[in-house]
Amino acid sequence: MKKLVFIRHGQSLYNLENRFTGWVDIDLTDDGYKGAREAGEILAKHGFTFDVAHTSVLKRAIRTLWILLHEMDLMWIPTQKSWRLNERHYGALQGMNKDEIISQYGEEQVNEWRRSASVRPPAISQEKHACDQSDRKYRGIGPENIPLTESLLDTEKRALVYWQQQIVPDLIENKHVIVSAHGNTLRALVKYLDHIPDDGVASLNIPNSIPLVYELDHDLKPIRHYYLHPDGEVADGTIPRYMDLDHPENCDWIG
Ligand SMILES: O=C(O)[C@H](O)COP(=O)(O)O
Repeated sequence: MKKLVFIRHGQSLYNLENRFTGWVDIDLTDDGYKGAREAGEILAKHGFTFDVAHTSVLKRAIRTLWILLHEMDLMWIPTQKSWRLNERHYGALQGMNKDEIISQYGEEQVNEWRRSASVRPPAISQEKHACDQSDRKYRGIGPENIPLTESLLDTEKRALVYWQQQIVPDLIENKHVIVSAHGNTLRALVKYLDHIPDDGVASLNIPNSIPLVYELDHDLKPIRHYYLHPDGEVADGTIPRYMDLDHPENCDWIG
């Protein structure tokens, strides 16, 4: 059995201020630091260790990983960073307060932008796009590949390239892997791993800094998943799973 741990970064300043973040490179709050420390302590307490780490190029995920690895005395393990693990690009919503956007556009529209699979928020302005394009973090991607906005499916598509090319080989080699990323990148990976259909992701939310453990079989199919809390495993009913892919009529939504 293979084990994979996902961690969503600790609370960021924009999380605290209830703003859309996306690719804005905002740092952790004091609570975010604390959450990351606690995640490391919990993982160490429950006997977890890692051989390799993957994260995005955004500092809230990188710092969460650093703090967590520090707590586990694992700062030496190889760590790979990729823009493909970045948060979903939230287009023109980035930096905006979520409640203000709701009063402007209505709850239904905002829910659709936030939680549907295929709907993209309005595109970012050309000026802000040019800033992303000239950011040294994205030098290797090619400016034409920097998104103006993304749906969850867009995010899933680019994150899965990274999953296949970089994470799967580590898992095949039986390495213990941790992925420190973002709410929507992790929703996209969970959606893929648990074969959640496009219309099944609306209620899927990944909390900040709680380790999400996946146990995978030899073919990297999930056996089960759980959140790791101080007292141990907590099964989670919010991640639906299709249990019998060959017989969809038997599919069962369970945690
Ligand atoms: O980018 C953001 O604003 C958050 O990380 C995720 O936001 P959401 O919960 O609105 O998708």
